Amino acid sequence: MSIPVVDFGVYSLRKEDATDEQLRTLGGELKRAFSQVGFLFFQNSGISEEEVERVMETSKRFFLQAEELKKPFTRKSFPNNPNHGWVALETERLNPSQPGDLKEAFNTASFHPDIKWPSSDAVAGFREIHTSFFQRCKELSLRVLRVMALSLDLDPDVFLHAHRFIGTDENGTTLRSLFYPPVKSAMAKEGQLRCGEHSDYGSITLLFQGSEGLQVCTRSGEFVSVPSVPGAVLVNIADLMQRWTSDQLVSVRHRVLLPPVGDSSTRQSLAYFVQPDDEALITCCDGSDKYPPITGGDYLMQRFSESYAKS
Ligand SMILES: O=C(O)CCC(=O)C(=O)O
Ligand SMILES: [Fe+2]
Repeated sequence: MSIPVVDFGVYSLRKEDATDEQLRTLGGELKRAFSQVGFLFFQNSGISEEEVERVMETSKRFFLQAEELKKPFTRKSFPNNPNHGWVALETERLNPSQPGDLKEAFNTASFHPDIKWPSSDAVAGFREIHTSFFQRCKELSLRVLRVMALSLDLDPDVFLHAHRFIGTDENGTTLRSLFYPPVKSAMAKEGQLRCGEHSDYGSITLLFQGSEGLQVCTRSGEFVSVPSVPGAVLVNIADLMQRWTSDQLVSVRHRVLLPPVGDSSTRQSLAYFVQPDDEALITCCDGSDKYPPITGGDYLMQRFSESYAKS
């Protein structure tokens, strides 16, 4: 199995709009990939490698600081949006049956005026760079959601209507900058990974990777390594979208293993987790009752409580 590479050029962020015919063709490719593999690469999305590098560089400067300088930004310190902020090493377990993940993360989840942003000279531009990248990813996601609806012969706005509040505290969409520090394999606990095996929670995820390391589960249950395709964005279906489409589109498990013994490199990635609005009621789009309706907010809360549970 390999991850399909799809040219998004006709509907790139550099373009105003695309013709119905172009969107139908693009939709066919999306549907094939998302119903069979659950993942695809988009080339020519309109988000450049330079934009991605700028975010990674600024975040890396944040992560490389002393712990005391990062602590004031810890996730859960901001009452208006408890998901916003810094996640320390081994805090989160994406596979709840295994030890905490060997990664650090910074979640950009809120733009509320009460949020305190890293602003020292060492991380100059952090807020602006993360904010503008969040907006770029929002624009791209909305285009992808539109093509997805068309590809399923639905009202082209059906998913968009449930993603009206991205970028406000009424919607859980999050830009997560991930930093995987060097690992001394001898010190890792049994079963510990850089990012435990999991599937994502929301509608879709955009993923920009600085290097290889991600593995995706195939239909036959084996994990295969995902190549790094320069300039491309990896997009995958998440669990709530699978449920929404009555399993027509599939949300697939993935993970990041520890580096090989003796490899002391770091790894970075940027994940943009698209979530429906907290109040949006998600019902199976084929009119079936395969899954009971649930709001975007309730579903997300349920999943967070599993990832952060102590075992
Ligand atoms: O770092 C990566 O490449 C993947 C991270 C991931 O899957 C996640 O955070 O959900
Ligand atoms: Fe993931």
